[in-house]
Amino acid sequence: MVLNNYRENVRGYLEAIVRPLARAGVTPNTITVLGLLISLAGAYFFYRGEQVIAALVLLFGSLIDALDGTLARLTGKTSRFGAFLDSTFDRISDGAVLFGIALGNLVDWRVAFIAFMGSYLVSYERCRAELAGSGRLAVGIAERAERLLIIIITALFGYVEYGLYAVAVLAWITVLQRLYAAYQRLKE
Ligand SMILES: CC(C)CCC[C@@H](C)CCC[C@@H](C)CCC[C@@H](C)CCOC[C@@H](COP(=O)(O)OP(=O)(O)OC[C@H]1O[C@@H](n2ccc(N)nc2=O)[C@H](O)[C@@H]1O)OCC[C@H](C)CCC[C@H](C)CCC[C@H](C)CCCC(C)C
Ligand SMILES: O=P([O-])([O-])O[C@@H]1[C@@H](O)[C@H](O)[C@@H](O)[C@H](O)[C@@H]1O
Ligand SMILES: [Mg+2]
Ligand SMILES: [Mg+2]
Repeated sequence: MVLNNYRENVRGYLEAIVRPLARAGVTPNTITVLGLLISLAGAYFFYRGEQVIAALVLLFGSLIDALDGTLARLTGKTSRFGAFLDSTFDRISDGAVLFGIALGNLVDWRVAFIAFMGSYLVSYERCRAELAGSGRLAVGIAERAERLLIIIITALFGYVEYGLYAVAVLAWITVLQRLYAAYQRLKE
């Protein structure tokens, strides 16, 4: 919720980056696919135990993830399938990163699994509640942007293990926050 509020502050920079892409006729879905490939590369570097490179690659992948939507909005090419693709690839990326960290023995695999379950649940709750008519359920202390940034910053300093402890705890707190918010909005 916190980082999402900064979208407007960086919109100008992101639009400056996508303008040439728009002129070149690049489509938002192409950027979405590229973003996933870069995130998978980040996951691979975690698997290799190279945290710092993984963090930089992941940061670049996150930037690309912000560019697909920016390009879509700027060119009036937002699509329902594009939104679906973006969300689905976010899940693949989130899972791959946590799997890479676990496979690279950078953290106890059980911690990675708890973080994985919490992260997926947070996103699932939003999707399911919105489908049930809750309205936008972008609430909670650790949405995707926060979770990713925690992983990126701790990995940059070689401490992704502690990042995962934090994500495991904060994601589950967010699960409870969304459960409560959904209850409030859907109980009648
Ligand atoms: C001072 C300047 C030089 C600084 C400039 C920096 C800028 C370039 C900003 C860079 C931000 C970027 C790197 C984000 C980093 C945060 C990241 C860790 C968190 C994850 O980000 C996710 C990102 C994108 O989310 P979505 O995919 O959900 O959103 P969109 O794609 O925009 O929209 C989806 C929407 O679009 C339509 N659509 C999409 C695809 C498609 N194919 N078709 C479509 O139609 C459809 O409608 C979909 O529904 O979130 C980005 C926003 C983020 C929350 C903003 C956070 C800002 C914050 C201040 C970040 C600062 C980070 C800092 C640069 C990191 C440095 C720290 C260092 C110590 C590591
Ligand atoms: O923040 P969170 O809910 O865990 O994760 C998500 C968003 O950050 C993402 O951009 C969106 O496309 C997903 O469908 C999902 O809701
Ligand atoms: Mg995106
Ligand atoms: Mg995305």
